[in-house]
Amino acid sequence: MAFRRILIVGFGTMTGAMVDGWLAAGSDASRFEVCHPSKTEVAHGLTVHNAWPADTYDAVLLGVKPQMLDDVAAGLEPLIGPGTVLLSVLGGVTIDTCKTRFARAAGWVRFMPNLACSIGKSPNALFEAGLDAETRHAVTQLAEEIGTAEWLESEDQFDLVTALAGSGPGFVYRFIDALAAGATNLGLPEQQAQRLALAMVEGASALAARSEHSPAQLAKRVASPGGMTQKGLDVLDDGGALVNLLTDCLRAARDRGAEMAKGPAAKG
Ligand SMILES: NC(=O)C1=CN([C@@H]2O[C@H](COP(=O)(O)OP(=O)(O)OC[C@H]3O[C@@H](n4cnc5c(N)ncnc54)[C@H](OP(=O)(O)O)[C@@H]3O)[C@@H](O)[C@H]2O)C=CC1
Ligand SMILES: O=C(O)[C@@H]1CCC=N1
Repeated sequence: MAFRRILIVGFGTMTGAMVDGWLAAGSDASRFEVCHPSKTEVAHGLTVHNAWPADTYDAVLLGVKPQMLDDVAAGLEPLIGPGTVLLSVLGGVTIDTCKTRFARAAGWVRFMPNLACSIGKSPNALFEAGLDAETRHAVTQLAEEIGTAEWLESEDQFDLVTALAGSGPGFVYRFIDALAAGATNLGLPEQQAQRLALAMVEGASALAARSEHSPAQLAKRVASPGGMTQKGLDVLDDGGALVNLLTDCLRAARDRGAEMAKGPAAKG
């Protein structure tokens, strides 16, 4: 079993990046169709429907903002029968919410990518209900076309995993920006600081990804005893400063997911 025909409802930043990745991995653009109330043209020349198509798809990829779910659910439901799997990238929308809105689906998948799927580098968190083994394998393959597949066997940690791997690029981009801002504060020209910060993070993470050493060990290898790096690390480590900051950051993002899951009243 493979997902040959996928209808995308909510073709925005996230699902657009997924399609970029699938096409770069060799998919034909005809694999994907888009439903949008008013757009007539979208990236890659995908077919766009301005009304709900009277057709059947192997999967529907739902990519609207979570707050928009109920705007599309009633119209979309008739398309999601027992031959169609629902793939939802919506942060803070539980599998039960998906099941309630699309009760007849062949199965329900929370599929949490990040924007690096456009270059085949997204760690994709997955949680499913109702899939048979063959369909689950097809979802794994779909995820692996744009990165890695990381199945969760319980939904309990899905918001935390979303915070880490889905929101994570946002935190890393802020970190890169902050490194550059710090260097600018200390006197480096802004453009040069930004160039150096970005190139440094690109090289450091590529090296960490292929190194036999853990990131903690690599930090030690950079820090010559009594040298400059250790002085900087001491600032980050003082009282667990960086770990505490990132724990707070992940907690805030994770808890927003739980809040959003409670329903429209919490969706600010
Ligand atoms: N951005 C990210 O890095 C990540 C996002 N996500 C999830 O992806 C989802 C979308 O986020 P993102 O891509 O950033 O947001 P976008 O606003 O870029 O995408 C949402 C898309 O939905 C379209 N849309 C709105 N109403 C309808 C409708 N009635 N029918 C069809 N399409 C409609 C919008 O079109 P229009 O512009 O015309 O309103 C827009 O293109 C969210 O649920 C988020 O949780 C998950 C992981 C990472
Ligand atoms: O910010 C959000 O809610 C979504 C989920 C993960 C990344 N973006």
